[in-house]
Amino acid sequence: MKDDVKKVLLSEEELHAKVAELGAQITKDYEGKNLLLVTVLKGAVVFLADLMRTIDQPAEIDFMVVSSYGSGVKSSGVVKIVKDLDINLEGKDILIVEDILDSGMTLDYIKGMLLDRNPASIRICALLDKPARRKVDLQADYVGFTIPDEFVIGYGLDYDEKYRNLPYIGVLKPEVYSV
Ligand SMILES: O=P(O)(O)OC[C@H]1O[C@H](OP(=O)(O)OP(=O)(O)O)[C@H](O)[C@@H]1O
Ligand code: HPA
Ligand SMILES: [Mg+2]
Repeated sequence: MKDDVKKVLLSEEELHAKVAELGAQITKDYEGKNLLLVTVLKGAVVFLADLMRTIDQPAEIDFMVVSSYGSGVKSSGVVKIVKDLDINLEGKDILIVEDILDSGMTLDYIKGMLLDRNPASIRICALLDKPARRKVDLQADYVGFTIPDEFVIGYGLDYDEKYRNLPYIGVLKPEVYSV
């Protein structure tokens, strides 16, 4: 697995420090609110698991499964809902927790869909932002790191369902996906 990594972009230490910073800010911003963390599986699960433990406020969690990348390195542009949320969103202050904002198609679709369900508020927290590839006009309210236009893996992020369990974020060697 490690042989397929061209370089480490963000180390475990850098990730944990940033997650703690985001958690402290979210704790402040959501005092007295009805915080519901909505997480998009599968990529964001590692980030959520770390982030939720740094939030010192009551917080509910719920999950959605969508897929647009399949086994490739480019978004298909078609966002498929595989599993919807269980919790009613009325009156909730929703924070969508995502691992990466890339073309923006996934989050744009999800945000629009959740807004129709009358939440009290809705914001986005993305660990990674890759603005060079954006196809829709969308920004996250909380961003961990802005990264260059490279396909990244690890800390939840996959290529063809692999590498999610790497503890850091790395760049894949192009030969791994171009053969
Ligand atoms: O901004 P976009 O270009 O839409 O890309 C971002 C989305 O793509 C990845 O999900 P993927 O469809 O690969 O599913 P996964 O989380 O199960 O890997 C990632 O986890 C984001 O949800
Ligand atoms: N890596 C893994 N999954 C992704 C990426 C990426 O760079 N962009 C969108 N989904
Ligand atoms: Mg993926």
